[in-house]
Amino acid sequence: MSETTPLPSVHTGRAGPPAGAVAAVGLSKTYGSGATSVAALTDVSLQVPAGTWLAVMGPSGSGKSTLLHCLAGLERADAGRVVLAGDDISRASDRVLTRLRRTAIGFAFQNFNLVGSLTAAENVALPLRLAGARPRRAQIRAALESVGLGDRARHKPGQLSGGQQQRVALARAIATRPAVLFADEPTGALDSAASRSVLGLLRRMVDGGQTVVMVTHDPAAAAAADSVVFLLDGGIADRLERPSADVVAATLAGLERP
Ligand SMILES: Nc1ncnc2c1ncn2[C@@H]1O[C@H](COP(=O)(O)OP(=O)(O)OP(=O)(O)O)[C@@H](O)[C@H]1O
Repeated sequence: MSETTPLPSVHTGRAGPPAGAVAAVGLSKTYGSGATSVAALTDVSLQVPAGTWLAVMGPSGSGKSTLLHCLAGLERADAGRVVLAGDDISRASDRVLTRLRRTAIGFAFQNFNLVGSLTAAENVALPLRLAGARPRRAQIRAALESVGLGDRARHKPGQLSGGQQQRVALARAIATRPAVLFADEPTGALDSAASRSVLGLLRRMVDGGQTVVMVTHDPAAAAAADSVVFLLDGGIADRLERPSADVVAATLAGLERP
């Protein structure tokens, strides 16, 4: 199957682009209490239209991972709302969150969300099977080949490098077409050629209607996205549309300056 062939969307069960807008309104999150409490997010609002790609940047400790986890329903914010692929997940039950994770959301995190006892191919096929589909072997192989892991289909996550594991997660997102893909440092463990190829894959997913929200420290990766939000001390310090890598790097340096 070619990469441009439309795959049925797991979310809608129909062919065509899934609708995966993400919106956060007034998100706040504090860890701990009393003198040691840390305000990780303070009144963060943002919109990611369906079929667009948002990069989240900021200095270490600025709240990027916390924001990604709250948007993906992995952590609950203390205040504010998250609407993901049409569902308000702020007060959703664990059952609803589990259904969303199986149908509408994909994750490409390192050391996360791959099943250690399954091969790369089985991991890629798992969400489709859980959704009741019967993925064809060629479909799974094509997804693994598109991330350069055609020869690792029978390897288990423990036999793969961190970057390869993340590419397995990307292959899974290619095969299952979640409405929204959350990625944490998708190019972090990759050399520049592999990095370009992953960014190209993400662009094709977005062009095909999927939404991508990605945390990155890499200005070149951020410049591949449609917009970039910059966090500082748990708040949004800046937002740029289609910036160059140089502008991203300069904006980040400005935030990191003491
Ligand atoms: N589980 C936790 N318990 C207590 N504090 C936490 C916890 N997780 C994060 N924090 C704090 O919240 C703030 C934001 O952390 P977060 O991991 O979201 O930042 P980040 O921008 O992703 O950082 P990095 O780039 O270093 O990964 C930091 O000050 C961090 O120390």
